Amino acid sequence: MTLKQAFDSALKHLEAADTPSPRLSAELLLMFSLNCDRAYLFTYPERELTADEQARYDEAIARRCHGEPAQYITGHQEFYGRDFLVSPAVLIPRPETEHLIEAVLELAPREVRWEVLDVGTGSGCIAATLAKEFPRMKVTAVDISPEALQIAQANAARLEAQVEFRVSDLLSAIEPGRQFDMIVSNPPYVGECEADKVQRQVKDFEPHCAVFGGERGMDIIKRLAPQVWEHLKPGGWFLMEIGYSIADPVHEIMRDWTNFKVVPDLRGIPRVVVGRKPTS
Ligand SMILES: C[S@@+](CC[C@H](N)C(=O)[O-])C[C@H]1O[C@@H](n2cnc3c(N)ncnc32)[C@H](O)[C@@H]1O
Repeated sequence: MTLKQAFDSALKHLEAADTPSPRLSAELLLMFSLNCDRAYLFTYPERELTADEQARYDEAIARRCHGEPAQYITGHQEFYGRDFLVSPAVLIPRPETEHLIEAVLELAPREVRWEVLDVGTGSGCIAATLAKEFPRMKVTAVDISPEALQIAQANAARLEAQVEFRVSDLLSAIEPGRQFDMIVSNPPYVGECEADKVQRQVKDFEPHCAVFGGERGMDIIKRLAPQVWEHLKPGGWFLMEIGYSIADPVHEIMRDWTNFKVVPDLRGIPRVVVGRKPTS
């Protein structure tokens, strides 16, 4: 079969299985199966697949037709222009989370020597990106999942990003009295009550504890906010990704913070909250 024929046949299977963005999946998985880039696919549409490539592509397409995210099949996802390894132990980094990085870039000069903590680091995408973008930051990252931290550690090593990782239930493994200049988090914030609106590939394949934050999505955030307050220096910053349905309750629990603002994403949906611990 030629590349073009293999692509067309995969596309038909993906469409029949009602896979979201079938064209994109067919293309991405073909690149993965051939270990090539997109330009190659367009340059050599008449080239024949080897038996191994065909078998790899068929298996990848079958998994995708069963709803498995393409990123778990390829093992990779790009975040803020860098390649991250992913596995079913971690949430797949989302483009929305890049707004959090942009918000940090807006408030901190590149040469800051801040001590920064990333809570719920998952793949390590936020922690490693900050360590790369701000070479003098001292970044610590925690997650409750040891399996996620293995992936985060591998990502930091591949990117040569200096990050200290710890297994921790929220900030419980942070020394009492230790205070940071900035704490960032993309916590699990989807409500169980919204589960029917969540895509099947998220519900069935991504870690439940990375996505859901209790009945209304606020369980982790309610525990997180006071711990962040305790471990921030006076004048320190807290930046957290949120979903549109929790902007009001989050505002309510952050009423003692100064410089509070909500940063919308490109669709105008509340995406990141920023708050500052008062200086006195
Ligand atoms: C929404 S994911 C974010 C992952 C990554 N930071 C990102 O932005 O792609 C939430 C992460 O929080 C972690 N988590 C959930 N409950 C936690 C807890 N109690 N303490 C620490 N981490 C927790 C999950 O394991 C998951 O990696």
